[in-house]
Amino acid sequence: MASEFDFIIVGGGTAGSVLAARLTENSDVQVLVVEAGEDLTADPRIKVPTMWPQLQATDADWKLKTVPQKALGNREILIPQGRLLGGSGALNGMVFAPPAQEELEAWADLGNPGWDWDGVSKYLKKTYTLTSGAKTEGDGVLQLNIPDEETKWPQVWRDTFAGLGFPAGNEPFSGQIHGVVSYPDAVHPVTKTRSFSGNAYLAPARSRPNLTVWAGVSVDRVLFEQTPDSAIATGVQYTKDAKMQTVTARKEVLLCAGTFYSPKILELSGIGDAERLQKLGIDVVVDNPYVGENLQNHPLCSITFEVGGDDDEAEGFETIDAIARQDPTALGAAMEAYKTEQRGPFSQTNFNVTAHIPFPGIATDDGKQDLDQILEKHTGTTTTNVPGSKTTREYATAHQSLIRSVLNSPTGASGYYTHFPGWAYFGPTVLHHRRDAEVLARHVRFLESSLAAAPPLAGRLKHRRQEVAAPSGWPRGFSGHLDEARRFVRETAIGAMHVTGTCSMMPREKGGVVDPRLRVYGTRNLRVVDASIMPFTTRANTMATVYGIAEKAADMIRAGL
Ligand SMILES: Cc1cc2nc3c(=O)[nH]c(=O)nc-3n(C[C@H](O)[C@H](O)[C@H](O)COP(=O)(O)OP(=O)(O)OC[C@H]3O[C@@H](n4cnc5c(N)ncnc54)[C@H](O)[C@@H]3O)c2cc1C
Repeated sequence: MASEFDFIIVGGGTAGSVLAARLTENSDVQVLVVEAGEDLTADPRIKVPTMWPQLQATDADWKLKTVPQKALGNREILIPQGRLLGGSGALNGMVFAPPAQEELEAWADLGNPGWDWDGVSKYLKKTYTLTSGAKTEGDGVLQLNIPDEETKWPQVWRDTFAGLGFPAGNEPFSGQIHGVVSYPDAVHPVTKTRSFSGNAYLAPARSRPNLTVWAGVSVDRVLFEQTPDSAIATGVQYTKDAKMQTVTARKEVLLCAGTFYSPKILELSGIGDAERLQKLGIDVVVDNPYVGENLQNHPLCSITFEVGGDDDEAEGFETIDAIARQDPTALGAAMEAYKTEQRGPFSQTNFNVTAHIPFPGIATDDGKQDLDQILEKHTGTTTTNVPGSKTTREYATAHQSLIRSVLNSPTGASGYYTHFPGWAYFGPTVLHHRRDAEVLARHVRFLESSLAAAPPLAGRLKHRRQEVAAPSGWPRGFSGHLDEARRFVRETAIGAMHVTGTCSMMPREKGGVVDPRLRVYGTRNLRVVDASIMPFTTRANTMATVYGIAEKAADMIRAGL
């Protein structure tokens, strides 16, 4: 094994694989990728879109579980994270949701020049080739596909939102993310297999003599040489076959270990809150109390309805719940359609048609007043257990439709998981700000009382189904009662897997860990390049933005060579 490289990339996940491919385009640099998990790129559980949940809770998942969450009635929440080449992008839901323009403008306004819409969206564009019907756009290596609409549900969805006065046709890459948006799947348009940085970026680069990939090797910490004005990263310490070893970086160490592990590696390397590190017996290299802070994760609630309508109108209103509960006949038919025609529920995410709506009622005086009161009162303080995965007999006979509410602008949590005695505490807080819980409660009430009651959707739904994840006998329905909606949120909300923010890019005095060139404050040649650098999370799924971040970072690093 060589013991010296120009760049060491820690984590061969979504961002790390992009960096590895881009940096090795220059044959003069030697790059090492160190990935804790294995290479499962050919595994059907990665390739077949609908099989994505099956890698969770296996060795390809870090299997994180929170401590009991106070705001969620002391429930513990599972947070899957990819532990394999390709990272979370190899086991995620594949919905490719670009950020909104105003989010990136807010990043730039925070003190991050170059990270506005113009400065990031051009890098996002470099990533993909988008196919929609007969139309193709872009020439990036990642293959995106807007799936054919094989049921009438997407049209019913659009018509219902249009009837409620929301825009129903925004382009996903326009930066204008309001109302109904149909996002692409990160699925190859022809083979209908997952396209992710592991097979689109990393695999083709692996034949290059200047790229070395170590899979199944875990990095423990970054090694430094101290100078009077900054720390210089000289390499990393890693564990292989239970033996500690080191490898040298001639130019830079690039941390791409994701939102939970990049800050953890920083802290184990001596970069973090000095007092806390000293208590843990870690020599302090840079005192920065913000490492590991500002965790953001979209909280999520699901409401389930039995699908109704006369039998002679059922065509086009099929659901995928039989597949979710592993019904052998449904699985067989879906697999046959997938194998022979690359069609059917196995060929797509089944999650790509969404709607982004503002605070319910914000256009009315009452709604504005309600929001003002929430903000006034709470600002300043400011398992995926999907029905079907734990099915009941009652579920097994019903077709159902799931409407999901995801709070898109959660408040950053302070004091989460890397700060623990003995490295055993994992406590990312879901909905720990009352403001978030209050807003989400209004959204789920809106879903039940307004959206599900509006035509044409209302005509396709029969009645609420029991939420399997809920302990106390839902559904009663909220009947417009906010207290019931609050209780529903407390009993059923989980975290979506969109974790960001723990090595935030912003001025140090505002809580930053990395500067706009993604260099860790106090160091000369250590960068973080992954979802953890987002100072505010994006309003939808995070993967697309991670690709943009990685492409932009690769350009900045290459410019410095
Ligand atoms: C189950 C799930 C579903 C999701 N669904 C979607 C979706 O549909 N759409 C969407 O946009 N986003 C989705 N996301 C979020 C999206 O996948 C992530 O935001 C994105 O992949 C994060 O990329 P990253 O590079 O920051 O981290 P990752 O891709 O997770 O990469 C981090 C890598 O670092 C490795 N690593 C960690 N510690 C070490 C160490 N000490 N030594 C060596 N290697 C290490 C990890 O094993 C991992 O491979 C989902 C996430 C999950 C987990």
